[in-house]
Amino acid sequence: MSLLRRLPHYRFLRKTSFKSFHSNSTPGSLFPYCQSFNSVCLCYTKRMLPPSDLKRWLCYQATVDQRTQGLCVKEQRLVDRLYSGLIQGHRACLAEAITLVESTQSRKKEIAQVLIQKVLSYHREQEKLNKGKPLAFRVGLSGPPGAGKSTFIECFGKMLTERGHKVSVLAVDPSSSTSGGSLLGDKTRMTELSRDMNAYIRPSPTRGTLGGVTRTTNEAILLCEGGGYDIILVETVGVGQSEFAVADMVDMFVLLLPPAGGDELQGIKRGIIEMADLVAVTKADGDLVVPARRIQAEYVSAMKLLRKRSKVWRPKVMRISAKTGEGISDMWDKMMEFHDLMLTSGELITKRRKQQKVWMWNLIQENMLDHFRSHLAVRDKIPLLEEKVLSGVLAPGLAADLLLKAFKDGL
Ligand SMILES: Nc1nc2c(ncn2[C@@H]2O[C@H](COP(=O)(O)OP(=O)(O)OP(=O)(O)O)[C@@H](O)[C@H]2O)c(=O)[nH]1
Repeated sequence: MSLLRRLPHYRFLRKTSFKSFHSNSTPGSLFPYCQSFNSVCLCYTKRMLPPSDLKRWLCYQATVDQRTQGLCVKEQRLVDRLYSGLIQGHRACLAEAITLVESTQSRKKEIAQVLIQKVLSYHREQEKLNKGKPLAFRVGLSGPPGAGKSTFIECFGKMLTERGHKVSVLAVDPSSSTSGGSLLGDKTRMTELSRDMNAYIRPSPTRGTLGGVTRTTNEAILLCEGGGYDIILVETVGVGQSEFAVADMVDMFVLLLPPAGGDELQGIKRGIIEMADLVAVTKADGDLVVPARRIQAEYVSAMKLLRKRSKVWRPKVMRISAKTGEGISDMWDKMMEFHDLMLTSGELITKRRKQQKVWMWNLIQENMLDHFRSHLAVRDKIPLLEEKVLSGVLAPGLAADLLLKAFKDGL
């Protein structure tokens, strides 16, 4: 209780009586964070909130308040402006908000977190109004270079906006951090969709690690949803690690494959195929119909051997052509079928909850590594030890032990 007394809302809650609190309380895990203060009070007065959760919520709220109070007037104004612009659907505010979360400056990162927290609370409230159903459908799209991803997104996106959806396309492209250029997210690849007022295409950041890019993509998804986009397409090139990260951010993972021979598909990792909820063989038109049929048949039999990941859904393999539009509408029907089955079975909500945890641990991992590399006790030792490992004088394990010990001693 002493902790509760120190918290800002304690006195108010006290007024509403703490007496009959222990009886009839629901399990703590059912009570989601990020509720508004009013809804917490309501839960509390209806005896739906166990004391442990109330305490956790108050601690959490105090941290958020502290963070918000830590902003200067100018920063607070920026957060308020971006937040209100965002939820009113202003694209410029959405773009500015994503730029803020992409920033590598530590102060801007802090401001971005306050904004994210506000959007998250808004999001939860909206979901509650939507009877607990997610507001947007998050789809990951992956495929090797030249598979026809951008042509597909252009055609698919236009079909969706014509049907009244608001579509946002985000790109995860860590390859750009090493090559210096961006493979994905280039607006010129989807000229018509980028002119559509109900579509928002976000070019990929051109620097940063995979961890950094995935962190900002997760936050960008949230911001787009706050901005009213109900379909979020996250595009990635299926040749690296990024698609594994994307699979941890989306509701459905779609793999686009060109009707090419085995050699050309060598670069596709088996793990990626295992993650796919839907495989679409692209360019199934003209002379390519026959090879597309063959690839489809090969994947249908290969996917039968894969471990079942869902109780309600077996991955499907389809043929599509963005050029003729064939199969695109059927593909959307299949995707909606997946969405509805996953939602009614409860698997979608479970998946999203697990993803939140993965997201948190990814952030910790990334920050810990940054902290480690820049720590005074190890910073100067790293180049020397790296050189010794490279020249074979020192075993990597020993070098790692030395650095970790120096770090621990320096804490
Ligand atoms: N025949 C046919 N060609 C297509 C189709 N879709 C894409 N293409 C062609 O395939 C080539 C690659 O298409 P993109 O959409 O740029 O492929 P991508 O996967 O985005 O490629 P990257 O930007 O390299 O990742 C282009 O020359 C397209 O014209 C299709 O449905 N049918």
